[in-house]
Amino acid sequence: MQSLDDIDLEGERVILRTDLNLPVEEGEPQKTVRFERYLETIEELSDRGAKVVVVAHQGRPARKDFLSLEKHSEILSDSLGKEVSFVPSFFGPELGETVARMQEGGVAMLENIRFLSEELQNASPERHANDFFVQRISKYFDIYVDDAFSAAHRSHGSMVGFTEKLDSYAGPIMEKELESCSKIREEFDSGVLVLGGEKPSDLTGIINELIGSVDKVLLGGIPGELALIAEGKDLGEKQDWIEEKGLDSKKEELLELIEQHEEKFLLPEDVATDSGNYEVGEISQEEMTWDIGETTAEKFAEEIRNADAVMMKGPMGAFEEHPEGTQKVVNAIAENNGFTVLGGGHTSSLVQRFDHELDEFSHVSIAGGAFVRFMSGEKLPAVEALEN
Ligand SMILES: Nc1ncnc2c1ncn2[C@@H]1O[C@H](COP(=O)(O)OP(=O)(O)OP(=O)(O)O)[C@@H](O)[C@H]1O
Ligand SMILES: O=C(O)[C@H](O)COP(=O)(O)O
Repeated sequence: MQSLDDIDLEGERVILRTDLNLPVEEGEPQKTVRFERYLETIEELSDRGAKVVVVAHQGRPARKDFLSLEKHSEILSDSLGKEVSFVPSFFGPELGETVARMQEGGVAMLENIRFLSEELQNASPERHANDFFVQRISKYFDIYVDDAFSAAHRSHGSMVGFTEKLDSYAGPIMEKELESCSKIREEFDSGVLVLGGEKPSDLTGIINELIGSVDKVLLGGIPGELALIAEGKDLGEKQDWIEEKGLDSKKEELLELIEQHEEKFLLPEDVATDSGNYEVGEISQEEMTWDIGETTAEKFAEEIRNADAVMMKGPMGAFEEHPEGTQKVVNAIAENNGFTVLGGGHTSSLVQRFDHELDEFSHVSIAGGAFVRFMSGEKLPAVEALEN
């Protein structure tokens, strides 16, 4: 894998794939740890005299956070203290003209790359190299830099296609995450795994991989709710919500894992809804669960404080409106002086949200899906594309 440390970037026209997919609250992208890290990459490339066009995605089609990157470019411009040209179209003359006009150190940002349907096909680098978009815009650039470790599990056009067309390099975040996550894979062989968030189907791989070595698996967030549903507990409205969103695809596999390793799993005993705290089994049909309850949060925190190592992926609840359970768990991890790891775009944003510092944790990965796949021993297509 080629490193940017080995080349002179002065005057080079760089297409930089970032993962500026940010949590969005009330329509506003949030300046999280992920944003701060990409700011460093963009600043570095710009300071080294490159002409940088930033490529990123935001959300997925049909989701609330599937938005234009125009606001991201404004936030980026404010943070860099210099103009960032926003290029809204993929196929007009604007991108070529913008690159041609750029001075050394100039920065531009392209519209949400997932607005292009061809981007979202999971296809080989060879196939994506033939995408109309990849073919057309490769000619404006000298090099491709992939710094989007957190999207490296997607074999999408902008993640793998350019590696076939341009001299390609791993960016600093890609390099650092690969190094740190490799070390974590070797070192994390006991302690507590804390899993939450909104994508239970991402998690059975990491449970399978680590269940033999960890002492406990604490399930919160939607994985915790899905586990309760799988065990036949009544979660009222939330059950339909989870099914409608198709979040229950790994329900049986999760149940099997829990039954096989019953002594290791801790599931929520109580939950929080808009109206208060309820024991599982006592939630009224009209209510939606949004967080683990107080007793559960206290039990999870106790396990975490006593563990020699902790890895957390995914918040314990919809923390944007209901932060209590997640905050208690993150505070307990920060208090633990052992080996502690947070993984996930939303999860890493909790460090700032709950007034912690990054150095209170051994490693904070800004990757979610890529992080768990890497920990599960899966190959990441974008990493392979950079290696070949
Ligand atoms: N019980 C719950 N009900 C509804 N939403 C939930 C619940 N628990 C967590 N969430 C939502 O999950 C989202 C975060 O989960 P997600 O899996 O995306 O985070 P992550 O693990 O940090 O990974 P990513 O890198 O994808 O952000 C938040 O927006 C939060 O509101
Ligand atoms: O936040 C993430 O995990 C990455 O941006 C990947 O997003 P995706 O799961 O929508 O592909």
